[in-house]
Amino acid sequence: MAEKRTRKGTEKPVAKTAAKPVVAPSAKPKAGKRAAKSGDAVEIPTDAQGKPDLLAVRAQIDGIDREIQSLIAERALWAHQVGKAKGKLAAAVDYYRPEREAQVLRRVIDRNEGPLADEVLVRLFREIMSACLAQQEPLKVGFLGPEGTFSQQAVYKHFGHSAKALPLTTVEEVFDEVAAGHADFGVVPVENSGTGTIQSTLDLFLTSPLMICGEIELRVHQYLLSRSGRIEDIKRVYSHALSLVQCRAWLRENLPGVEKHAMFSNAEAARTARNADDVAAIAGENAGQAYNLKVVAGPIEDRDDNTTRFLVIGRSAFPSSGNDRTSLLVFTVDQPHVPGVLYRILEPLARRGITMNRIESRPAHGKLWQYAFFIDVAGHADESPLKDALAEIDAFAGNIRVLGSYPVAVL
Ligand SMILES: O=C(O)C(=O)C[C@]1(C(=O)O)C=C[C@@H](O)C=C1
Repeated sequence: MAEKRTRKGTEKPVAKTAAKPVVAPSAKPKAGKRAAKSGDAVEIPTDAQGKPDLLAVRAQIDGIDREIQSLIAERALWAHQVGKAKGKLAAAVDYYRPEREAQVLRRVIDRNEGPLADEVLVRLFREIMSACLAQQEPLKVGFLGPEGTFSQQAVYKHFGHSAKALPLTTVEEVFDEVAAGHADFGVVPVENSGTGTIQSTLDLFLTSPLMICGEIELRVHQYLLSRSGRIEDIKRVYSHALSLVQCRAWLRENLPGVEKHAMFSNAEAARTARNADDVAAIAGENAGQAYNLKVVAGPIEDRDDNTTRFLVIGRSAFPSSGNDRTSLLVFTVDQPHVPGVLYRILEPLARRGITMNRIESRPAHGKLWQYAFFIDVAGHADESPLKDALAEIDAFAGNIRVLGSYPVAVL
């Protein structure tokens, strides 16, 4: 794959993207003539009126597209080589490297000089990596279904559209399918910027052996959706309990006397709303498209920074990406009456200047009035200073579990 690439469309043809690349790149990727970076002076061809000449400008775009396509094909070949370098592994999941993906995306942001926003470039590069990885075999990722949930959006945001998203009925089932090996990873909601922690998700970690391998932040826009699209038809509103809470003020003001019903998921609510004109659902726009509903109003979330954080759960731990977070589960059931037990757990972290992002206490299953603490801290459990702090806490508490160290969400 050593064709010369230039910006003009007149030179040698470039290689087609191979569906199943088997040929190794013959040399290092060529440093061809690169497209102009923002800031470079570019001569824009103009017509008689001084406007950019449409055909000439499109010819430039055609040349750049050829160059991009050739580079993507070349990248896919190199990614295939990386796969080979990892040796014969059992399954697609073994080729996945979240820490490397985070590093690639952070570099994309560092290099970005516009005009496209960081979010846009990160989305494009995630899709490229997703397609490169799927050359081995697509990852299977379980989520709270059905089709059209925010969890599904989170799956595609993090793993790209080459992953196979598996809709499941409950968050518990997502844990079960990953533990059983039917899904490579699962994506589960854990907290919302306005409504706080989703405790039912946290509690599943008390008994599950699964690890946390990543986090995803998703801006959540809620829409009122119905079959007729007319607000005056609506007698009942269905949604996930948390989505109803996120739109409480809007509902109070705009649909005061209307019944509200909580469902397993907001896509499930949208699926139900397609059967009657007097039922509306609160869900994402995707759910509206999936179930052929009209938008009555939206976005209708009360807070305009409404964001949900999801966790990626899997069966193994991953190395440091250089900017990581670690989730810990500390049981204090063996010494609940020692004074300052929580202080003694947190002090080794504070002394080393380790930032704590979150702490939640939950009833420890099976022990009345005893608690488990979920603690999120900065850093990776295999690296100092967190590694040393954990050793010290372990010596005292003796019942600390690293749920996972994972890259801090990249946009
Ligand atoms: O660098 C690797 O380990 C790769 O497999 C390549 C690559 C990529 O396309 O950049 C693909 C999948 C991995 O999850 C991480 C990165």
